[in-house]
Amino acid sequence: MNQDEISERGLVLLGCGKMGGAMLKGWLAGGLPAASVWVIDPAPAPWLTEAGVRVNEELPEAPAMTILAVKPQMMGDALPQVAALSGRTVFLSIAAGTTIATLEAELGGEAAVIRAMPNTPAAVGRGITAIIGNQAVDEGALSLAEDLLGAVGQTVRLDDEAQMDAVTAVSGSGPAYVFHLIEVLAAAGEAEGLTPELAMALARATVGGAGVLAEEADETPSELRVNVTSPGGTTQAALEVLMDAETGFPPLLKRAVAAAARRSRELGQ
Ligand SMILES: NC(=O)c1ccc[n+]([C@@H]2O[C@H](COP(=O)([O-])OP(=O)(O)OC[C@H]3O[C@@H](n4cnc5c(N)ncnc54)[C@H](OP(=O)(O)O)[C@@H]3O)[C@@H](O)[C@H]2O)c1
Ligand code: PRO
Repeated sequence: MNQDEISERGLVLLGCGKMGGAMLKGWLAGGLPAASVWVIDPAPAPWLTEAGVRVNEELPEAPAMTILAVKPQMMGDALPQVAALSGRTVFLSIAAGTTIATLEAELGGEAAVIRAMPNTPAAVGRGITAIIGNQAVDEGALSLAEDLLGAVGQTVRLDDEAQMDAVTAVSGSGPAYVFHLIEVLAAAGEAEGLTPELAMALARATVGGAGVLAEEADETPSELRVNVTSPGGTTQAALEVLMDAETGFPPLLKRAVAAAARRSRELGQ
């Protein structure tokens, strides 16, 4: 991370709940000085004070970055607390659905605004965040955002803000789909006679291990799947259920992702 600029000018976090908190934990663990962080939140979690960040204090004159991490429905109420920083900071919004145009309307057309979609594995440095900036955002500001977000995982730049709804549906919400997979895989193990503890331990380690393998192996996910599947064996029996074109994962995930993208578009209206 380009800590010098953030450390010297400061970082403001508007809203420190599940996602803002996950990113902040990652930044602090990565070496961002707690004294450089200003948090605005009506009910701050106790760990924030213990971490040494400044909570609900007067804001710095020109923070390097101001993260907007409140729920989209709260954005209108929350923004006035940081709107005066416009022109002296780069705003980075992680709110699902909330468009750059909506933020510009509140912060002024000259405000530098980056829209981003992170995900909660940022808490362990394994997130992925997609970003796109408005006209007022220069390469330096985008690089600074990438440095900051890169400290908690990967970053990708989008060409078009319209991609953000699909990104939200895949990687923003995606961790929840995977956590649900763990839940239902464990429940299915219980149904086959395993204890709840053993079933959960097996499911959690399997999804976690497969996730790391999918990211680190040279093979594609399809090749990795084939490597598990002995012809006529147990995996093939299961995949015939899961890969069914009418009732399996393909139509189910397509419907789920479409529903999330649709909701993202609705939140933007
Ligand atoms: N959770 C995710 O996985 C995820 C992923 C990507 C993007 N996002 C986006 O991140 C944003 C936050 O989501 P979240 O899940 O972290 O929600 P959250 O846990 O509710 O966090 C929002 C925080 O903002 C606080 N807040 C409410 N009103 C405020 C105000 N006027 N000024 C300052 N802070 C205020 C809330 O306090 P109270 O709880 O006391 O109201 C809460 O601590 C959303 O826009 C969401 O779309 C979330
Ligand atoms: N969590 C937020 C939501 O559920 C945005 C992506 C993940 O709306």
